[in-house]
Amino acid sequence: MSKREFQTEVSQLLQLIVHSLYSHPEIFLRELVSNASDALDKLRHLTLTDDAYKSLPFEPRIDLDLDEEKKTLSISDTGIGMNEEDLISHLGTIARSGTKNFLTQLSGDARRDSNLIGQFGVGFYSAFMVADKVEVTSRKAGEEKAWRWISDGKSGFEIEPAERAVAGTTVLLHFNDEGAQYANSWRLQEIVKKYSNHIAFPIFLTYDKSEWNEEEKKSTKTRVTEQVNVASAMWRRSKSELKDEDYKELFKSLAGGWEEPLFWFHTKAEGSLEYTTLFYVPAKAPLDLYRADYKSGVKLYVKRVFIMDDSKDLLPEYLRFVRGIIDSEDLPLNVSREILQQNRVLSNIRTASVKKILSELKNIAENDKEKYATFIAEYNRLLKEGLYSDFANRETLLELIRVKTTKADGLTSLADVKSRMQDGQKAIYYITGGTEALLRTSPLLEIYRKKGIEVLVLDDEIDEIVFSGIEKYDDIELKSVNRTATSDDFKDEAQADKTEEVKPLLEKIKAILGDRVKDVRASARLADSPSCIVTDEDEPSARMRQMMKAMGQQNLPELKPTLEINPEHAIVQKLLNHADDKVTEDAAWLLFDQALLLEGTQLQDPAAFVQRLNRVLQQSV
Ligand SMILES: Nc1ncnc2c1ncn2[C@@H]1O[C@H](COP(=O)(O)OP(=O)(O)OP(=O)(O)O)[C@@H](O)[C@H]1O
Repeated sequence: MSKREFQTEVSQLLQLIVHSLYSHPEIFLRELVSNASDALDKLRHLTLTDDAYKSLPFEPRIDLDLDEEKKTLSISDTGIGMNEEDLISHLGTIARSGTKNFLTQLSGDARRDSNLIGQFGVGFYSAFMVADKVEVTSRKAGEEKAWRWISDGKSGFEIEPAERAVAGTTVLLHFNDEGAQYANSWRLQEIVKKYSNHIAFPIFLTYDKSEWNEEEKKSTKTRVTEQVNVASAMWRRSKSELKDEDYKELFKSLAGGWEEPLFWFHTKAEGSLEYTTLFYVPAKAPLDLYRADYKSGVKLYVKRVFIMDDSKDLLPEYLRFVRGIIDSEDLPLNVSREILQQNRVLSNIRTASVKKILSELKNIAENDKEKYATFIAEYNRLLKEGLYSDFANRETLLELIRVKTTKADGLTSLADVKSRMQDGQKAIYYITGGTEALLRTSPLLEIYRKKGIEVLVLDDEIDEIVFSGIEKYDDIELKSVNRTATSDDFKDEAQADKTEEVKPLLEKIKAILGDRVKDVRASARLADSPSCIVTDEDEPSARMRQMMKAMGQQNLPELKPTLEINPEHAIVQKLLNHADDKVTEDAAWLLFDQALLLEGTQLQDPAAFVQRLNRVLQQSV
């Protein structure tokens, strides 16, 4: 027998499991049954596709064996099994990125942390919530030797050779005090029905059944084996046969968590391609959503046979929050990951699935505003990613996203913004490039406020990249307020006269600021502020440049901003007739620096700014 230690993360996790106020220890059974079902899926796939496995006997089933006296329960499957190496690596380390991610999110606050476990499901290790000793006996399909892995869930585990007649795995739990309540056949049947009713394989329970014996006038116990679940691939049944509870139950066994799904879309396609899809949107966004190694949530089946659950090609990346099943009649069983990428059948299913998901979302947006708001709170950003990456569905995605604006409370749709447009309004305008507070107080919004025009306040980091690529919503142009040409929409004749009037001053300022600016112009977009910074149509904005730098683009050419001056502002009017060049120079720099500050750009020379400010203050106090 050899003794081994757990990887540090496993010990950490086990510590937490044992000491947490975990509120639903019953999910241990769901986790172990789902592992058994995965193992059966894997072996079935091999027996259908791999010659080396074709001749192996395969009777897929899951057996629960209960000993009420001894307070033990075993969960056995006839699946793929594990050899010595597998036992060590699969049950002694944490490979799941999700679990690692989970561990990094722990706060040390037991109540909060156990809630987190609830959202997660911790797989095999959840056995230690209910057992103080776990023995896993396993034989890998195609191999002769069997091995036993034994652990008390504390320091580590032991491994020894064992016997097993057929390939598969048996997990034997010795219940602890907390787990003793599950040494009860009623309870077990109830839990299996609740979480695992639709697992595609039969689950049998063997236990001592009490029956009243009329002759002996007492109840006697007989050992019986009964099937507990319905074992149908639920998604293949028709919608009318299924209850909400059925859908929710399948979701929980798929997503491995506690949360309810927010909604689901079940589709059967018949025609040139035959397939069934069942997609769920989780009520809470999966925690690994923004990790590069996020776990894909869609399982691929071919004719009810599980094929894979980790392909990121089944749905586009921006729909990575979707959980569910694609079951195709037309794909070959031995379809490989590489083939999938260019498979026409799959790409048709994928295209149709995306359309279906988006159109269902649109439906909900129109008919159940409250539910849609919950959805948006979790997934708005992902939809925006879609705007960037999914050109074909851009129009629908524009209907689906929600934005902040200068007029609406909370979030609003572009359709609503359009309906609130003023007569003669030429475009829908937006501002990007900073925090919400910075954007809302930007001088660039002054003209819009004055004219009562609504502006989208796009403060999400990705907004700038996303929206700079979108020219229109419906038939209406989308324009950024900080672009030079945008203010052309507001130019009028009175403006032209003003511009003439300040021309000499503009030239003076330009000469003072020298090569720090590209141009100095009269502004048509300012009301209360004396100056602002704008960017040319074809140039990246200040914020965009910061992001490009952050992403490693070091040699960006220095961009010069364009400074706009408000010809009607009192400061500007005074400067027009000012003879003192020293004062004009300070004013020119202060107008420029304050515009940069309001744009969220750091000053190159803060000390010079402060000196100038103090000079001006000294004259005015
Ligand atoms: N009954 C089993 N038969 C074969 N392998 C198993 C069995 N139970 C667990 N394993 C192996 O142990 C690994 C770890 O299991 P665990 O439940 O912790 O995570 P997981 O099943 O990979 O993750 P998830 O629950 O998110 O699918 C599995 O990936 C699998 O390789």
